[in-house]
Amino acid sequence: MPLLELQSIEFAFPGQPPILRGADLVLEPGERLCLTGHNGAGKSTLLRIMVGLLRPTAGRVLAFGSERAAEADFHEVRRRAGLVFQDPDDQLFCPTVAEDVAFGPLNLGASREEAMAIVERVLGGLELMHLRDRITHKLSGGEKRLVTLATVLAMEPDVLLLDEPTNALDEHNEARLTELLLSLPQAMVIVSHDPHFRRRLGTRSLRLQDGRLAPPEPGCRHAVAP
Ligand SMILES: Nc1ncnc2c1ncn2[C@@H]1O[C@H](COP(=O)(O)OP(=O)(O)OP(=O)(O)O)[C@@H](O)[C@H]1O
Repeated sequence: MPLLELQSIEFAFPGQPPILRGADLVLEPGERLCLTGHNGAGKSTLLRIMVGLLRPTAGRVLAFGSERAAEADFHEVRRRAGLVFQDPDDQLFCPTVAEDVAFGPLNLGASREEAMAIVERVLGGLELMHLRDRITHKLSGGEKRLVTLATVLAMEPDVLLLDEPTNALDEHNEARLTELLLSLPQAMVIVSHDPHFRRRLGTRSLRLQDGRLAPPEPGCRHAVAP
């Protein structure tokens, strides 16, 4: 059974021409699906629709075996599909890194002690322990990006939705992020303009163009290795 499925999704922001005009997508377990498309094509919009932060004007969203339409339907989706936003400032809102990473587990009912154990484990795994007590809004762009990923991994999601995860990362951290993502069992949807990153990670690729998703032309720079 697919983990996520979008069927004939249409979407327009109020007073604007449609961005999505019949977009279809299926994410199967174990896949790392790369999404490409020009700036403003609607890739981030599509990720937001997957987790119910935006509602399509037509079409169906299915997640984890059920159709999702009402806000209540998406609560489970947002717990099981972790979205790493393009802009870390949309995601980080606590005074310190540890509190940001602990927020999700605490919200899901973990005790303070359990949440702190998760913070240690996730920050340790990402080699970010040195940032634990730092003030989140004073981190560098790349540090914020990695902490954002930590906040999502702390929720132990079944699916990762990553919007430009290499933005602001230096070469070393991009390589570390690549290895980390390759080691994770979760299926992923990865929006990235970085062809090298897509080739390393992607098991499949779709290109968003004129509001629809289609496989890229074979051999074009948006394709990933089979
Ligand atoms: N809240 C909003 N209100 C109105 N228009 C919006 C809003 N958010 C995004 N848009 C517009 O919708 C279009 C699609 O935006 P989106 O962020 O989904 O594109 P994208 O493919 O992710 O682009 P990029 O590659 O530049 O990140 C853009 O033209 C953008 O300006």
